Amino acid sequence: MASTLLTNIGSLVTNDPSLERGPLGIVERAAVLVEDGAVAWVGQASAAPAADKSIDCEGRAVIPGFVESHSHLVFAGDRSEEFSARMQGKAYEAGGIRSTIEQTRAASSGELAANARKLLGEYQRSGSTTVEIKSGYGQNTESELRSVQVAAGCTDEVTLLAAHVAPPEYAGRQDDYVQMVLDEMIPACAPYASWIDVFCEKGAFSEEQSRAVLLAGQAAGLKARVHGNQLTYGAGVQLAVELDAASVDHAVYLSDADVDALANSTTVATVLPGADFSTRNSYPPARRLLDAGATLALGADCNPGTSFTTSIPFCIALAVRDLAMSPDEALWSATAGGARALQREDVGSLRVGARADLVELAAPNHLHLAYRPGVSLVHRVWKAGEQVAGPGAQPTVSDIRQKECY
Ligand SMILES: N=CN[C@@H](CCC(=O)O)C(=O)O
Ligand SMILES: [Zn+2]
Repeated sequence: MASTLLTNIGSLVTNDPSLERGPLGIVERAAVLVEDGAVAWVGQASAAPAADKSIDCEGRAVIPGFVESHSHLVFAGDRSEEFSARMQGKAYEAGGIRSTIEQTRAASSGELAANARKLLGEYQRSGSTTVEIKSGYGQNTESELRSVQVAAGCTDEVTLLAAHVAPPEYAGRQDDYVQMVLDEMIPACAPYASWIDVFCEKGAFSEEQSRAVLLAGQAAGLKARVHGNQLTYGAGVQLAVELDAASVDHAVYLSDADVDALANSTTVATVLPGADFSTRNSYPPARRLLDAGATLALGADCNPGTSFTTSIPFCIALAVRDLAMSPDEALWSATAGGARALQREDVGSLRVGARADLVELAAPNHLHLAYRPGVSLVHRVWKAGEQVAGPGAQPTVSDIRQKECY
């Protein structure tokens, strides 16, 4: 494969602390050499090696592609009415998930795949080059199996969200539902997934039920991640740390013991402020977590109920404005932090050897992501060295489908 030099980069974020300034490893007046889909060289443009092809970034900033470690793209239907009611004072409840379960079960696999790919295209055009996708709106073996199969057609990071909320046919029989997950759902779905997840929350699953699901998933070879402490104080964080989960996601209602546990573990706290924004929830105590030494990831949590956005730049703006994260912390969490939450070494940074996932911003530096909220600053996107969005990119299948849909 020919080598390509991205040059005349005004400000390059590498997330390689061995390069110049701070944890973001910022190099000014930089260039990046891409070979065989990977970063082959990084440094000052004036010292760049020769390449077969050169791309002029005209002084714009370049950052690593965002690593979204939490999304729910396999679903059908729309909950805009529920959102509207919430904005007029109605509280968010986990039970709202059931309306999406009904519509997801009724949809064809083709419809689910088309919707997931359309949303994945949105993610990519706004700079996300790695996206984890969860099942969780089937909640029976047949429909969860379809969901993980659809997700596996879209990404390498598939999560079986086996216990999201007990479906209507198990009303009042949650333990029976969990037993079915253990006996049938996990064995059937595990071959298509890498991760097991559970919603450990009032109105969803208890600590004991959540532990049973996570342990069964781990026994089937899946790694654990947890939805926890989103709506109330509870056991999610401690359970995630106890089982050495890769991340606990939402992490809004945290005791001091929860913060300590996260700070002293390898479990990443994944903050999802788009969900808190769209449910009028409190925001997670990101400052407390960072000051205690916890590792944070920042995601958009695209789903039809709590956070129907695929925009990581929007979530960076929220994290900076409302979670008291610095612009550097927010960007690190949305790139290197997401990679930690997915236990990936090859994405989230632009070190030599990393996958060449790059985002060129229509801005002189990364601070503009928070400084210019709501403005689309993603100019061009490369994934594994191929340009996938922006002027000059070939239209993707999802671009074409989107034109057909709207
Ligand atoms: N919290 C649980 N799951 C989703 C929302 C599910 C829904 O309301 O559809 C979340 O991450 O916010
Ligand atoms: Zn979620």
